[in-house]
Amino acid sequence: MTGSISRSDGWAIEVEGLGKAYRMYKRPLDRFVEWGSAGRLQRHGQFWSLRDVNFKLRPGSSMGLCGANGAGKSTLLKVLSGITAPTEGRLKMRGRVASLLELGAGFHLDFTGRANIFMNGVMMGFSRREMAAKVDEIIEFAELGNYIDEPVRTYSSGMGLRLGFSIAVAVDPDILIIDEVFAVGDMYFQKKCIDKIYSFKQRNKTILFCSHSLYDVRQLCDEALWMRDGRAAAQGDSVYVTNEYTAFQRDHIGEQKEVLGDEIPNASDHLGASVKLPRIRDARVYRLGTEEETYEITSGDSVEIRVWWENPDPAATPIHLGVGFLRQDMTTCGGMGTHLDGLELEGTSGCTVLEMPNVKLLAGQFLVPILLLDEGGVHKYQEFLLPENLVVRSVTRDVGLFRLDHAWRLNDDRPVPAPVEREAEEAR
Ligand SMILES: Nc1ncnc2c1ncn2[C@@H]1O[C@H](COP(=O)(O)OP(=O)(O)OP(=O)(O)O)[C@@H](O)[C@H]1O
Repeated sequence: MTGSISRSDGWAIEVEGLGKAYRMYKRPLDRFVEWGSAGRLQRHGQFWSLRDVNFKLRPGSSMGLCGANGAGKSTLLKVLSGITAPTEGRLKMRGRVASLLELGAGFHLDFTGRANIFMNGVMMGFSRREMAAKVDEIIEFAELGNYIDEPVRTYSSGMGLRLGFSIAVAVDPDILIIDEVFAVGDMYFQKKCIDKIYSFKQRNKTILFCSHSLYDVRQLCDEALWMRDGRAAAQGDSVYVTNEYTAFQRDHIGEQKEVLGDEIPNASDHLGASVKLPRIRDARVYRLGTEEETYEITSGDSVEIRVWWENPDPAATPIHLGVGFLRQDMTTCGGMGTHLDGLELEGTSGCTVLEMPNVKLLAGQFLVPILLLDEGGVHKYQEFLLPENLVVRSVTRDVGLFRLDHAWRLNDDRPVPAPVEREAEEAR
């Protein structure tokens, strides 16, 4: 989906005093009364989903939106994508906008995937000839095989998403607007989407990205905007903002259902209203066996990660803890879990310590998500971020992710092995 193109010096996006109000009717009848009176009888109230939002983004920068359910993130993205008009404020976008918000929403179900590619292209302002040049790339990325020539009606939702994503990114946008794209589709395609989005970042495109996963926000974005009740609660550097949001969540744990709704599933949705959910209260990194908290280490240092957790009803919700180390391109460098090590977390609260002597990661910055998992280690109750990313420095010039144990013997006196005889090989 393409958006408007307008000129604005040096900024890819400029947003000033942006607000969006929806009409609220107490009873369905009120809507008809108002409609029937051609607006003379006003029966609605106003609800501001978005109010007084201001920011500017340079071309090539990326901004993440975080915040609880209903905070106004999607509304902001919809306004920026041109899906809905703002009620007040000013908005300037510079360049071609691709919005990944309602992927596949405009598909014509009775036409094939291939036909929909062309129809979408026309809607986005491309000629048939321009789309013909892109169609192979789109089909290749979507990997739908023969389904590309079947009606979209026969697609699964994941297949529709693949096609929608492939079309949206094929227009080579300057600004990419993404809403929770990682939550949909299978793992394989999610990874492809992430790689694609990274390639946009590397090519200096501007990215606006909304996610409930704070480590995705930190990972992908230079800046972040924390939305709360339709307004900006904090904005700036993504590590700073996600820390502020995490700190707020910790402080308002009493309001867990409302505030942490995005990180801790609503009990009534998942487990029955009577069940009190487990949670991680805090997690920090220390030098092994000391009280020295640290997020900067050297390869080979020893650390321990302490995780404080609560589980009010362990019989109903047995839990496990997982710890991951992720490089900035989302490569998982290591992952450990109490379930993987055959351990059990007992009791209603505790501090579990993961000891890691001789951390062999090589230089880099690592995100360290702490996961609170169910008894099978499958369902994620909570994803908790450390107060800072872990920075590892190397003293050696080894390359790769890890310093692998190794030793060189410079002058071994073993003779060169005899060459393998081809006839003997073939005879076998
Ligand atoms: N079309 C609409 N009519 C009325 N209210 C709406 C409409 N769309 C959104 N809202 C309201 O605006 C508020 C913000 O919604 P929005 O979807 O932007 O939140 P969000 O931060 O994206 O939430 P989530 O994380 O759950 O997706 C919510 O209270 C929602 O009920």
